[in-house]
Amino acid sequence: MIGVLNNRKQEQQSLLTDARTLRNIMFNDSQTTLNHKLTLRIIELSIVTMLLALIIRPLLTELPVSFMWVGIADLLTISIFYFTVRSNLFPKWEIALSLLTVIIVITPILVLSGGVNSQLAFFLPLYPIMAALIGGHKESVIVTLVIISGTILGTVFSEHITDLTNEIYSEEKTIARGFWLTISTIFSAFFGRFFLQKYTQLTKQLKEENIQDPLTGLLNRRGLNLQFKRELEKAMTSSSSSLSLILIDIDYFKKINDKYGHDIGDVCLIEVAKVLSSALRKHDIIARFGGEEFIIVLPSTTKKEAQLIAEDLNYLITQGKFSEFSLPLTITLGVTSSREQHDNTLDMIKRADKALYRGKDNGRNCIELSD
Ligand SMILES: Nc1nc2c(ncn2[C@@H]2O[C@H](COP(=O)(O)OP(=O)(O)OP(=O)(O)O)[C@@H](O)[C@H]2O)c(=O)[nH]1
Repeated sequence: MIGVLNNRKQEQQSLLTDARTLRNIMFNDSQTTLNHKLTLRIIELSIVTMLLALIIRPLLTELPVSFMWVGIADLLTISIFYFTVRSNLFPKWEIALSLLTVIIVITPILVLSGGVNSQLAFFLPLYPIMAALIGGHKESVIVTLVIISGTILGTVFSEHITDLTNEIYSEEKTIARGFWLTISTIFSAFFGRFFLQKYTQLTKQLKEENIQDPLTGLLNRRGLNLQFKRELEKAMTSSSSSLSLILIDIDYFKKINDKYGHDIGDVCLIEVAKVLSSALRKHDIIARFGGEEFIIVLPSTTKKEAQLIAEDLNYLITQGKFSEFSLPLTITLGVTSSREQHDNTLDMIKRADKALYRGKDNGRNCIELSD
């Protein structure tokens, strides 16, 4: 028995904390979704800019009609990119596709309309921000360097660049524009980095506050519901996989609070949470279910295996000494497993709860299995 416990402890220490890993996966998922949404907004903004600059403007000014055709072709290209990103068709290729799109879309227009003097050039500083959102900091730096190099070349060789917009060429004006374009691209790169950092921190914090129990750091009921539902769906779709659930309630916890105070009660809860978490496998999910109740979801685990795990947990708690008063504690555990078809999280919790209360009626400090 002790050997089994030691093995399990070693296994746990070498792996990341179960709930934290799962929380991170969930966080990363939603972070990617947010980045994706912001990227789409930036592309939409670019589409509107292009529409105004390339399609509406030639109608109002004396620009050659060829401009409008280039505009329509560009709009088509950028729209294809937009729908590729929107439908998440090639998530790994988005940064490369975005570069390709920018080259296809921007270069002909810049070459035809005076390079850095082109009104469209002022849309370039948006790109380091978009690169940060699609790819990350490294990609943003690469894109920034590409734009700055292009801007410097465009400024130096401006005299040789065609300008069909009939603007009178001025070297001074070109240098000023090239300079401001470079500066605003650098600012935009810094802003992209700062923005991405801040908003990553903030969304992470919000997510954690939303799904984390502040006292024990375990998942709260909301976090549990999300993870439990996902795991049960997985178990239901794979006929060979069974999922088990253990509901745990600390015995006579009110007495601890009454005798030693609420603060010591809190310390006991934190320590019990630690002991329980430390005894689980990487893919198990533990949450604080309520006051002095904890819940553990055990994917790919039969009822028999769950019973053994429950015995280990019970043993660990009865061996422990909690808080500065070295208080002994006991727990009662209700165990259930998923039914082969049509089970749901609520029914499973109800069955575990029923088993748990049978355990309480039978004198506590025991494990009860559901029918
Ligand atoms: N310190 C502390 N106590 C809590 C917290 N949440 C719930 N409790 C206490 O947990 C106790 C639960 O008491 P009961 O439901 O009577 O259960 P019990 O005393 O453990 O008795 P049994 O469950 O029947 O063995 C109450 O005293 C609650 O105030 C918390 O966050 N911190």
